[in-house]
Amino acid sequence: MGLACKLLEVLSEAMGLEKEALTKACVDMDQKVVVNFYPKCPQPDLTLGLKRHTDPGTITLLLQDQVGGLQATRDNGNTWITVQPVEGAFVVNLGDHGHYLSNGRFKNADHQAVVNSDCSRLSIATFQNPAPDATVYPLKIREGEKPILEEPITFAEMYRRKMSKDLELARLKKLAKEQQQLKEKEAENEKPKLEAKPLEEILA
Ligand SMILES: O=C(O)CCC(=O)C(=O)O
Ligand SMILES: [Fe+2]
Repeated sequence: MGLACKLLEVLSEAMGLEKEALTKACVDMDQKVVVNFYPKCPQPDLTLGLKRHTDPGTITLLLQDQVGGLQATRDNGNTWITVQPVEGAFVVNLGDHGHYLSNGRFKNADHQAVVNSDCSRLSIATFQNPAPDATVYPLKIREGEKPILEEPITFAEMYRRKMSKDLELARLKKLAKEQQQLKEKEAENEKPKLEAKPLEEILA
């Protein structure tokens, strides 16, 4: 928590604000610790350890072991960059709340975790979250910029919108997959059947 607050001070100053600006905007900072265990997988290409997402909170500190599996993307999932483990180092990810408060200047990290067939993997994430009723809105909008949020909302509302968007995306993905499968089935049924010709006809 101490390290996260220190980092938020540095980010506040980088935005030209007073040191405490980001922590103050959290009203009452909450910390959640999650331990992720990824068992080794015989067919790692068929699955993910953790699907693509951004963390909802302000800032995340992640400690990973030496196995590696965390990946980030800068091009909407077209290519993935593996975050190589560095012994004793934390990975610092900005979350959605940090993204909005900085008006998108500090990007929320778009990431996922892959598994591998040789070793299991462990990571420990600490999420720094604002209070549910903390206001989510850019703390500073620079000249020429537009606010990336239409109106101030609470963190609870921001989280609710994120979850319903995720559910809608999952529903559309499932629908697209079902339609694709249906098309493939129809194409399979329309294939002309090869009829066996009598031998005399072939030889004639
Ligand atoms: O295990 C990892 O490297 C990523 C964990 C993560 O993204 C999360 O817990 O939100
Ligand atoms: Fe994450």
